[in-house]
Amino acid sequence: NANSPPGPRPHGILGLVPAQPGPILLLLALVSTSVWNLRWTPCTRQGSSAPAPGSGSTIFALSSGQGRCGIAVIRTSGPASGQALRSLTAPRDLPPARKACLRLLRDPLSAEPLDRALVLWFPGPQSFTGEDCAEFHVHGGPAVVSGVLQALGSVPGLRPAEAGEFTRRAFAHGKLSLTEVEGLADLIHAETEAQRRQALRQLDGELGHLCQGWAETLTRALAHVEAYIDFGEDDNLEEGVLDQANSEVRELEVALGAHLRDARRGQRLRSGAHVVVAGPPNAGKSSLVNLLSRKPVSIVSPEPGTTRDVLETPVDLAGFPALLSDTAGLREGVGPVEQEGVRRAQKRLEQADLILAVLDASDLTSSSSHDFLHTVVIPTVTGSASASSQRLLLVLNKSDLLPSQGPDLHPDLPRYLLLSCLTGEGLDGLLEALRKELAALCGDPSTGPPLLTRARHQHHLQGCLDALGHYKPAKDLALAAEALRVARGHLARLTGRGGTEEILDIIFRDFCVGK
Ligand SMILES: Nc1nc2c(ncn2[C@@H]2O[C@H](COP(=O)(O)OP(=O)(O)OP(=O)(O)O)[C@@H](O)[C@H]2O)c(=O)[nH]1
Repeated sequence: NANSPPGPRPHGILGLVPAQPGPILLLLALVSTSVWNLRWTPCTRQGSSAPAPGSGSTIFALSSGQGRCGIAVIRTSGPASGQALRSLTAPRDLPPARKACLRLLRDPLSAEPLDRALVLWFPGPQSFTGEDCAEFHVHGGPAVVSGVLQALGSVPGLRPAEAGEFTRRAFAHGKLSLTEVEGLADLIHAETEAQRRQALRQLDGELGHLCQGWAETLTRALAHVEAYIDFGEDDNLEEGVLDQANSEVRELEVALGAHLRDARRGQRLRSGAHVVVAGPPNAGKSSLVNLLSRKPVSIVSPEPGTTRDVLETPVDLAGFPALLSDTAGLREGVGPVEQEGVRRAQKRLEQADLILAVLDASDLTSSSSHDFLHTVVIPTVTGSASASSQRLLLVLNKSDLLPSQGPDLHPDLPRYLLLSCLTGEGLDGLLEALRKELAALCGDPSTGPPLLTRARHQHHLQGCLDALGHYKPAKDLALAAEALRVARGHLARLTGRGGTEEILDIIFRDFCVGK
């Protein structure tokens, strides 16, 4: 990675580092931005604004989903957006900024009516992209949409947008930081409530603001250190500024360390926690997977050993994303095919964030129940298993088969939940327990500090922390300043913002340098 900073030490296998999110920008779906455009302070002037620097062309695209629908949103961004509106609409004047107006749309070449549509005019820079933007809310039939797209293509200076180009322009014009762009991408792809909440928080800039605050601390510290290098410890500098810089850097190290310890949570929230359903044959594992995923993912049969391979399905579990795996029943003395299934089940168990251990409540004394209890359940619950950070929920299934006095309890049985996949009894309790476990695994996006949702975030925070490990001003001020620069570079790359000129500003603003 040519963009990597000259950091003190590379990390990752063989020095490989996660790439900057160029592909994210490119792949980001085209987003409907009426809401976005309305977020920016209304502009009092009307008419075209000056073209934003660096943007020559005007782009257009269908921003709502493909296919037949009630309303489709087509939008443009760039200096010719006003011209596009005037060319297609009758009357030909621009509507007032940010006000939806009903207009007849015509093909500018043939004058053929295309639709009666709502149009909106967002003069830059107060728009989603920072450029002049227009939106056409047309009827969502394919012929209308293709007619309007063709008409826009015939306006001089307009061309179809590339994937993600609107967002890319918003980033280029400083409307979104990189972490906000990632939040926007996550929001578009959010499938569960928790993912949506997390993405919205990131889109609102929480992670960016946190990093920005850290970067400011480093900038201040760097300014202090550089002032010492340039002016020395004489009367020209306020007393104690270097000590203050040192303590701020040490506090920052502690904060970064705490966030890095939490890093897996955010990534789990983005890509789903690994929840593995395991247990002896015939306990009802496949029935539970089908119940939780609300679809027939696995074959259910009274014959023990039906599931032979690992079956994985993405599910929304109590508002959290999870990859739910059904596994072969764990038992010994079986044929080679089932044996391979057992081996795969055991491997998948090792990778689980959360084990949903299923036992047949009416068969707790069988040897397979006993073995599973002593080889998987108890070691995991007591923390003596190899993957000691794993969590486990014990489910006693088939409660409908129990006598009224309850299960024939095993003396070693840890805390359990009673369930009947057949009747659904106990499902609410299980979902509530799952919600708590997954909130602990993924972090609660409604509260707490912003989560690091991508390997890229983790990489840059780790890089920042590693660099601060080389901050030793008592030994060598020049090397200490370099460590701060490297650390700051990582934070700047995380948010996609950051400059060097602000250090000079601070030196002359916050210091009493010279008399
Ligand atoms: N009475 C009762 N039967 C159940 C319940 N859950 C599952 N069963 C039955 O138990 C049998 C085994 O269920 P499965 O879901 O296939 O069990 P499994 O653990 O996936 O089995 P293997 O694939 O052999 O490991 C089937 O006949 C199910 O209908 C339940 O809550 N009550």
